[in-house]
Amino acid sequence: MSARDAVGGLAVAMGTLGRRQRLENSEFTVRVYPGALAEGTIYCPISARKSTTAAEAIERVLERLRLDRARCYVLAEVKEFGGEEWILNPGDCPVQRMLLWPRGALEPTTSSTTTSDYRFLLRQKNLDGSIHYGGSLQMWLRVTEERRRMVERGLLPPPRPVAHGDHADLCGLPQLSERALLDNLRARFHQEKIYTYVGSILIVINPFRFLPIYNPKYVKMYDDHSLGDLEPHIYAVADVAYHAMLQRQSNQCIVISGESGSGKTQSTNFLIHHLTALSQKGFASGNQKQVRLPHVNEAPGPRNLSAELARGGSG
Ligand SMILES: Nc1ncnc2c1ncn2[C@@H]1O[C@H](COP(=O)(O)OP(=O)(O)OP(=O)(O)O)[C@@H](O)[C@H]1O
Repeated sequence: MSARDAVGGLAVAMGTLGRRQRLENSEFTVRVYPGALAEGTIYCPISARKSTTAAEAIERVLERLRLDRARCYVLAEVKEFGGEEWILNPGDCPVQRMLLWPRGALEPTTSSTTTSDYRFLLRQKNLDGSIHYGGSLQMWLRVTEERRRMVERGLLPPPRPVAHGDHADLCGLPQLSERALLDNLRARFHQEKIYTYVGSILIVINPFRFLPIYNPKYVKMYDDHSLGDLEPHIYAVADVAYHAMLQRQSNQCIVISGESGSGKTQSTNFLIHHLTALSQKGFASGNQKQVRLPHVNEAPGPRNLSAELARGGSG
């Protein structure tokens, strides 16, 4: 699917500015379903930009629905009827999440029902930090009931099957298609799993924010394991190369490839970080093999998956 398709029906600003700038400046309509928090309101549409945070979006919803501000609220993203809810951090940007949804989920609707289960729910947070789920499932059932009846009568197409399962190695996918690959990567990305194997190749999707997966605990965890033993990680690649160097007594090479901004330099830093840690450990135990810094292949990569997913990928 092209980038244009992915944002079809959403982007309102057209002009001579570059596509990226247009996206940054565009106003999007985010539908927030308050459920039982505002009986009688199916959804509250608010306008937001790509940079609008969840906290700002909640503020707009509270203002429009005149909800009790003494309470604490969060936005939850759902992609499947009755499926898991992903709570957005206050600094997360709902529009950026929406841009990862398939095209059908973004199309404007004319009735009170929607053609997709992708949506944002407004949730109330309890004092202990847990989420208050009271009643909103019933509201959601009511909202989607009409749509379900129309599907049964053949007036609407049935929802597309959602790819279930989470494959840490794309070679393990039961069905090999671009959509299945991107769905799997997208599902993992939403769980903050930015690394995925394709056999011995590691795909990295740039999260553009720091994830706490590079601390000494992870360095230790990924020491001396075969590829695939643990959750995919850049440290696992460094570890395999380092131990292959020791065992085979031969040079090893790691090729890092991707488009500009995809994270090659950052990945190189993580590799060096892990190789240095392993090297220091080896030195301390009398193993004095020298680790030469990897050379980064600056050739254009096959595809920039981060950008692809951000554009709506396979939608
Ligand atoms: N693993 C990561 N975790 C968090 N942020 C990341 C990660 N990888 C990349 N980034 C973010 O993406 C930005 C761009 O990454 P980076 O500079 O590594 O790209 P690059 O592929 O080397 O780009 P170029 O080819 O233009 O030099 C970084 O400044 C960083 O903010």
